[in-house]
Formats: sequence, structure tokens, C-alpha cells
Amino acid sequence: MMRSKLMNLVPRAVATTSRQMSTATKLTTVQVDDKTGIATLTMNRPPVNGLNLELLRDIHQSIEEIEGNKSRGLILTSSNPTIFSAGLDIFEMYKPDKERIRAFWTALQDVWLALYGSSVPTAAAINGHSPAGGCLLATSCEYRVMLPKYTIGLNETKLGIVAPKWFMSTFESVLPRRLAERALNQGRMFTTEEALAVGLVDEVANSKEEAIAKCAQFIGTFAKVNPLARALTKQQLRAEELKQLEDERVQDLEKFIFFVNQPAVQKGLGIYLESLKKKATK
Ligand SMILES: CCCCCCCCCCCCC/C=C/C(=O)SCCNC(=O)CCNC(=O)[C@H](O)C(C)(C)COP(=O)(O)OP(=O)(O)OC[C@H]1O[C@@H](n2cnc3c(N)ncnc32)[C@H](O)[C@@H]1OP(=O)(O)O
Repeated sequence: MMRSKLMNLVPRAVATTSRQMSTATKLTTVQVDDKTGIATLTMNRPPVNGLNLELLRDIHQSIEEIEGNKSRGLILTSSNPTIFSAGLDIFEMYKPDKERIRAFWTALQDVWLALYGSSVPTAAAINGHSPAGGCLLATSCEYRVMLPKYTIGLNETKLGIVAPKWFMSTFESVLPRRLAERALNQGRMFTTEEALAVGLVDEVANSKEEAIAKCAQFIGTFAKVNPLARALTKQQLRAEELKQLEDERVQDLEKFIFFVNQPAVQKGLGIYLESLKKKATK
């Protein structure tokens, strides 16, 4: 897979306008800036960019499109003004449909493999809250710029569920081990300011536009680096985690199916969903 991605690393022609590359997908858009050659992938599933099967499939398709169109980089962001992504859509896991939940988890694996293993430089413009699966997407990127007064983290233990190993290793690739372990066990959500202090995000910006510009600046730092050498370096650094999930995809799926169907887990998810609804009516 990586081999074919590497074939796409020939620099693209530089023009002066921005083009919408993909409108075929409903829940994501890809906009390529023809001046910089950087693609912005925007998630657009109201109300909270909950990662359901369809959104995951669209994100995956958009990443593949960006890999294929010789973009110089990928910036991931959201069309929602206050939420980057609320993480996995809990309705996919609560009282799940037998076939759909398999497709759902497989689509999540596909997205992570494509984003974490992307051959192009990646950055997240985190323009809102980013819990759990939202944090997974952001930490799969190489650089993060976040807007003030939001939260980010892996809060799974607070929901009575357990983040899979690949969520944890992605988190740990950004934070020091001791801090990652403590935050995972606590299900800790970091404010923007706390996230910056510990290095969970790299910069803070005051608007989405500024966040995207800072992401583009980061991607621009590779302009004079040989793209093949950069991609192979990234690939080698990330190979172990990618290989582990590639090798254990089926077991990972079966483990998820087994645990998510446990009565205690279902009960916990039901209570959590109720608490979210109650919050909305307060
Ligand atoms: C004991 C051992 C057992 C082992 C168990 C293993 C189990 C295996 C499971 C594997 C787990 C996989 C890892 C899971 C990853 C995840 O991503 S889980 C999802 C975690 N996400 C969250 O906790 C976020 C919850 N949402 C929020 O905190 C807030 O909504 C927000 C994102 C901060 C936004 O707040 P606000 O703007 O105030 O909007 P709200 O009013 O709260 O929400 C609007 C509507 O959206 C609904 N909603 C919110 N989040 C989700 C979601 N993740 N899924 C589905 N729906 C969501 C919310 O209920 C509102 O709905 P309405 O009331 O109908 O409008």
C-alpha cells in the first residue's frame, strides 16, 4: 500500500487558485489550494461530526483522493464552528446492527491506517472540541493547531469503555509515556491551554483561518525536503504501529464486537447517551 502511495510523490504544478476536488462525497469536502498544493479535508456531519459508518467511509475516500492527486499536504478540519469531532457516533455502538457494526469498525480501521500512514504531511486544524475518536484523528496527524477554550483527549474510561491499543499508541506517539498513561487511565480531557502546555497540540490559533494557515506553514517546512526521503522516514517511524493493526485487523474487530456487546458496556453506553440528551435539554 505504502509503495503505491510513494509513486505519487512527484511534485504537482503550481497555479494560483483553489479547487474543490470532491463533492461526490456528502459528509466531507476536499479543497486543494492551487498556490500551495495543500488539500483541506473538511468533515461535515452535523450536529457534532459523530464518526458514523458513512462519515468514516467519506473520510477514507477523501484521504485516498488526496494521496492520489499529488497534493503537497493534508489539513484536517471541521465545518462545525465549535466541534472538530465528537468521536465515534455512540449510536453505532449502542444496540448495534450485527452487519453494520462490523462495517463501522472496519471503516474506522481503514481511516486510521490511511491517515496515520499517509505519505503526505498531515496537520489538524482543531477548530472545536475533540474527544475520543476526534482526538484519535487529530493525533494521527503530524501537527496540531487548536482554537482556545475547547477540549481534547481520550475520555473512553469515563464512558466505561476501553480505547483500543492503536488509539493508545497514537496518543503515546505525541505525549510522553507517563503522561499518556495517566491521562488514558483518567479519561482526561485537556483544555486547549493544557494541551499546548503538555505538547498534545503544537500551536494555538485565534480563528479557523489562522489555524489552517499555521498548518499550511508547518507543511511548508517540508518544501525543500526530498518528498520520497520524507515519506520513507515517516513510514519507517510509524511502521511498527501500522503493521500491528494490519496484522491483527480481524482479531481487533472480533475483540471490539465481543466487548461492545457485553451487557455492562451496553448499559453504560445507554446511560451516557441519556446524560448527553439531558445536558441538551437543560
Ligand atoms: C469494562 C471493560 C469493558 C471493555 C469495553 C470495551 C468496549 C469496546 C468499545 C471500543 C471503544 C472505542 C473507542 C471509542 C471512541 C469514541 O470516540 S466514543 C465517543 C466519545 N465521545 C464523547 O464522549 C463526546 C460526547 N459529546 C460531548 O461531549 C458533547 O456533545 C460535545 C462534543 C462536547 C459537544 O457539546 P455541545 O456542543 O454542547 O453539543 P451537545 O448538545 O452535547 O450534542 C449535540 C447532539 O449530539 C449528540 N452527540 C454528541 N456526541 C455524540 C456522540 N459521540 N455520538 C452520538 N451522538 C452524540 C448529543 O446527544 C446531542 O443530541 P441531541 O440531544 O439529540 O441533539
